[in-house]
Amino acid sequence: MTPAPIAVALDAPDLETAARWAALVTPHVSTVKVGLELYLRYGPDVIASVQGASGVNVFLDLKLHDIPNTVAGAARAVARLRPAILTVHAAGGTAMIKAAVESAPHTQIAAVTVLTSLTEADLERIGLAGPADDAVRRLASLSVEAGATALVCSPHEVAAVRAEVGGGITLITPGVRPAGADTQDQKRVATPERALADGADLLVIGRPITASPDPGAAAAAIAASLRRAS
Ligand SMILES: O=C(O)c1cc(=O)[nH]c(=O)n1[C@@H]1O[C@H](COP(=O)(O)O)[C@@H](O)[C@H]1O
Repeated sequence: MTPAPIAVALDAPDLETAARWAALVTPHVSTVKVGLELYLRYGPDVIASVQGASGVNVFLDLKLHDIPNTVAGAARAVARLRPAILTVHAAGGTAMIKAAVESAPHTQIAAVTVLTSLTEADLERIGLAGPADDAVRRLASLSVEAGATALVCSPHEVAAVRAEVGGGITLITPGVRPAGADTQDQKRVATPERALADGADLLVIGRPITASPDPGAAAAAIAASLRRAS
């Protein structure tokens, strides 16, 4: 069976746990995501540990955000690990995104538009007043112009972003929760089925899978519900 278009966020406190989660979910999902917690604790070795023998895609979520020269150096430093995807913050601007794209030619650069943990009230406080959609669409189009071939947005904006950038750009949505699940610190959320129907190519799902007593079964259940819905 083809693995579901899900990136499981391996936000674990230690490498053993992350590697165990990865081994349990990889029969069911296309991708595992390594984020700041794991990478800052263990560094580059973490990639091989979570990949194991499965060859699953590794999404390195470092959300780089700095001046172009610094981001170019950081992207070069991790490009040798050949992650399938590397994140940068779209708010770093076009020159910064372009620097990442040029420095990691074998990795897909995904620009994070507006974090899924932010509400419109939060956005107003940081100077992005107005509907989240507007900021997300603006950041999406400048990122694509700068050469990003993937974008991260919430499921709420994915249809608008698809209309803005067209096909050919990979749309990645965190902020995904099965119906009735605890939303925790996520604010702009939708179900996996809704996110996919609205145009997402890859769903980032962490705690609904990893906090389950059986992460393998939780991943399999979400994968099956996506297959039923499609
Ligand atoms: O870039 C991301 O992956 C990301 C962007 C965003 O806007 N919101 C967001 O939650 N994420 C990541 O997606 C994952 C979501 O995890 P859960 O909330 O546990 O499903 C975390 O690893 C976040 O770092």
